[in-house]
Amino acid sequence: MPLETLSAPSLYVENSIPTFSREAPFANVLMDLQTQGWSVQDQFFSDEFTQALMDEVHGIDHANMQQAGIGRKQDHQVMLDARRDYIQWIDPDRPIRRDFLKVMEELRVALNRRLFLGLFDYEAHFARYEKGAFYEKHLDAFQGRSNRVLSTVLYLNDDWQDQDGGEFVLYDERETDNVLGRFYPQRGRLAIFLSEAFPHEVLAANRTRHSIAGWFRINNSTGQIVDPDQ
Ligand SMILES: O=C(O)CCC(=O)C(=O)O
Ligand SMILES: [Fe+2]
Repeated sequence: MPLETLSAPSLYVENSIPTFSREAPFANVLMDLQTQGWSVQDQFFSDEFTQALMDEVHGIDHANMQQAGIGRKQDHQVMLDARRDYIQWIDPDRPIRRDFLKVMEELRVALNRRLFLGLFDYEAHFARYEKGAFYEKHLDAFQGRSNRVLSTVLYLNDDWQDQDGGEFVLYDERETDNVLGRFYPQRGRLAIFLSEAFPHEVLAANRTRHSIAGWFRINNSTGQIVDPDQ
């Protein structure tokens, strides 16, 4: 019996639902990136699509996630005492994951066309923050030393209440103590920001918090140094 039939049946059929919800959030992202370098949009994707992604991450057994900062694609800036989330990198090995990567690829092409960012590829992982988990204030990339250009975080949690905490806090690129915004990880909300510019953090939540963090990258490979890939 193929392995897949042993796990929970997946109802999601590739290409079965529209992924983008409306034009407006997309236009807003382009405008915000151009003017301020960051954007947070609700309902960037259709409800059905974010629900299918939520079903997918719910289906991941904790034993099949890795503590962030260890193992494949190790992020050297990250110390374990600075973050407490569990992750699973997204490969195009299941229909919903394939569609997610496809839609982010569409976004990559559109961003390049409109903003001339020269984005080369995209990598992303599901993230699970158990109750009490956090991620201290950090940058996703250090200037000139990374190929991460644009960070994305798509939140997947239904019915998130103020008392659940777990805010994403974004800080000013120059006045790094100034808070630009605090955002609850509500399902369908997409945060997108220049990786080298904006410090940000995840406050501890009072319940499990799910998201997809991802990075559009440029290709930095030079003669000697080959960019690490997964
Ligand atoms: O989940 C979030 O709100 C942000 C996650 C993050 O900063 C990261 O994974 O680098
Ligand atoms: Fe980050």
